[in-house]
Amino acid sequence: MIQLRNVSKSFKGNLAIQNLNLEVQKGEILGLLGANGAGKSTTINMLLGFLNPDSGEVHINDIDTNHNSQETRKLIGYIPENVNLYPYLSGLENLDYFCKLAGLKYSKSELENYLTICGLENKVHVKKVSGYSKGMRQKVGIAIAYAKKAKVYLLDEPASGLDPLASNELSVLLKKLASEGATILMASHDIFRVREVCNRIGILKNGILVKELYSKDVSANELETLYLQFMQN
Ligand SMILES: Nc1ncnc2c1ncn2[C@@H]1O[C@H](COP(=O)(O)OP(=O)(O)OP(=O)(O)O)[C@@H](O)[C@H]1O
Repeated sequence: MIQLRNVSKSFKGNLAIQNLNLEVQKGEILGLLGANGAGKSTTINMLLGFLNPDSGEVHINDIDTNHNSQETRKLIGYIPENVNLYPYLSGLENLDYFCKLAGLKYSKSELENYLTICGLENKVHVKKVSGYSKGMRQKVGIAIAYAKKAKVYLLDEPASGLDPLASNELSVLLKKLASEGATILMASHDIFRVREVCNRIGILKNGILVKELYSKDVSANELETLYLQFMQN
C-alpha cells in the first residue's frame, strides 16, 4: 500500500508538492496525471526514498520511506520511462544479473517463466537487448520487479513512446499484476491510457492534487474535458 500524508516538498523555496494526501491500496492502480512540472516525478522520488519530504509522511506498506528507504526500496519495482539494461546481454541474462544483484538465484526455466509471464516472446529471451524495442525493454524491467516479488510498482510515463499494441500489452500486464495483489502508481500524460488501465485517477496541478476520481465514473472524453478545465484555470 502507498500512503502520502500532508506531504510538502520545495526546491529552493519553490513548492513542488503542496500538502499532498494520497493512498493506493493493494490491488489498485492509480494514475497520476499532470502537466510538465506538476510534481509527478517528485512524488515518485519521495516514494523511492530518493527525496525526503519537507513535511508530512510517505509510507510504503506502513513503512516510512524517509527513515527506512533501504527497506522500502526492496518492496518497490521502479519502471522509469526508459528501462536501463545492459545492451550486450540478452533479456534473460539481464534478468539473471539483476536478480543475482538482489541476492536471488533462479534456474534458467524460472527466469524464462518470469519473462514469459511479463509478455516477452520466448524467441527473443536470448537475443541481445540492444535489438529490443522500448516496449520489450519495459517488459524485462517489469519482469525484474516481478522476479524480485515487488509489492509496489512505480511507473514514470510507462506508455510514452509505445505503439498502440505495446501500450495495450502494458495495460494488460499492469492489470494482471494488480489482480495478483500489487499496488501500482503510474505517472502519465496519457489521459486515455490512464483511464483505460487505472482504477483511480489523481490530477496534479502545481504540486496540488486538484481532483481524484474513479475511472469508471468518467468517459474518456469527460476525463479529457475535466483535465483541460483544470489545466486552463
Ligand atoms: N532536483 C530539483 N531541483 C530543483 N527543482 C526541481 C527538482 N526536481 C523537480 N523540481 C521542480 O519541481 C517541480 C515538479 O517537478 P517534477 O519533475 O516532479 O514534475 P513532473 O510532473 O514529473 O513533470 P514532467 O511531466 O515534466 O516529468 C517543477 O517545478 C520542477 O522544476
